[in-house]
Amino acid sequence: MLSISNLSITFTQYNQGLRRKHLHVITDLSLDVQAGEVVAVVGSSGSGKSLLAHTLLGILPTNAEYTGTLLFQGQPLTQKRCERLRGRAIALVPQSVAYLDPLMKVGHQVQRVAQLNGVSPAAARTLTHQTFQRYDLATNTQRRYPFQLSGGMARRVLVSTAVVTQADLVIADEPTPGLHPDVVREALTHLRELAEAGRGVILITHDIEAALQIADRIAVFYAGTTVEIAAAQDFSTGRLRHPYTQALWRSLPKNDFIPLPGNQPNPEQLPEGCLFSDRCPWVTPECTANRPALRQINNGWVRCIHA
Ligand SMILES: Nc1ncnc2c1ncn2[C@@H]1O[C@H](COP(=O)(O)OP(=O)(O)OP(=O)(O)O)[C@@H](O)[C@H]1O
Ligand code: NI
Repeated sequence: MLSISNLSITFTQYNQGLRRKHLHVITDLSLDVQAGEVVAVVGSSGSGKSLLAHTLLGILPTNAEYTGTLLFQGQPLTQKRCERLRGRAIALVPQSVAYLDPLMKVGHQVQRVAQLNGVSPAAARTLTHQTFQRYDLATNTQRRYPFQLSGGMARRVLVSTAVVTQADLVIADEPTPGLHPDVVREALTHLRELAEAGRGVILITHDIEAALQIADRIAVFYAGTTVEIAAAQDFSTGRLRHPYTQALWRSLPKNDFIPLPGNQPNPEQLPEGCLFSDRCPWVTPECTANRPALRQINNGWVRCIHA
């Protein structure tokens, strides 16, 4: 359904004195998403997760330039097409009620999204009603304003907006931090159900353990690239391919809880070779000379020559 190959994004910034600098925020990122699957995108802060979502929604800032191939349903995903599909075939589950209109009753907002997707006003009312029922939102919730919702209700309203779009691809950015564990589980369950209903789902999160609960595959981002794409079970069975993924996994509290020293490279000055080379326990001279390609190993993908 979605196929991203070798996506690179550069931001151009002007400093004082009009000195231009280029930030390489995404480098050779590749990822596929099939209908009916949840692909989790994990990686630390600044690894490019949200930028990927913004690219697919066509909302990158104007100082961003990108290269690479983006295909959605087999057709190139141009800026024009992104705008046409946004909120329709490609929908975002926003991370907070801040995305809702504070002055409009939530039932009306969900109906409007349905209508934007070509549903008639009467059918949009019925669909909204059914969707609210489906997510255990009492009928009178429709008449509430966003500020009158509890955190859990707000999440269910946000999921409802994505559900009424009938979108083929649903993107959820960071739906979990700071939420009560029950609410997290509920939010994840809703995403899983969207996939069971045949949609493609991208779940963007810091939380690998949350991702593993519902994802079919996990794409690990580092410094704006995909270092590994693994099946969820590769984590528990110890079949991870990339040293960064292995380090991430070991750093979890339930495992060794050993953090990986160092930081991601500065997007202004990326290393010539492998983007992980300066932190890698396996580094050899070859790694610092050339960027490794994404290779397929055991039904997964890895960007490391030593894997
Ligand atoms: N408008 C912008 N101009 C310049 N750099 C930007 C811009 N937006 C994002 N970046 C940079 O792009 C990189 C990736 O950012 P992004 O928001 O995608 O990270 P993320 O993985 O979503 O992080 P987080 O987990 O904190 O949400 C970061 O280095 C960030 O500073
Ligand atoms: Ni983000």
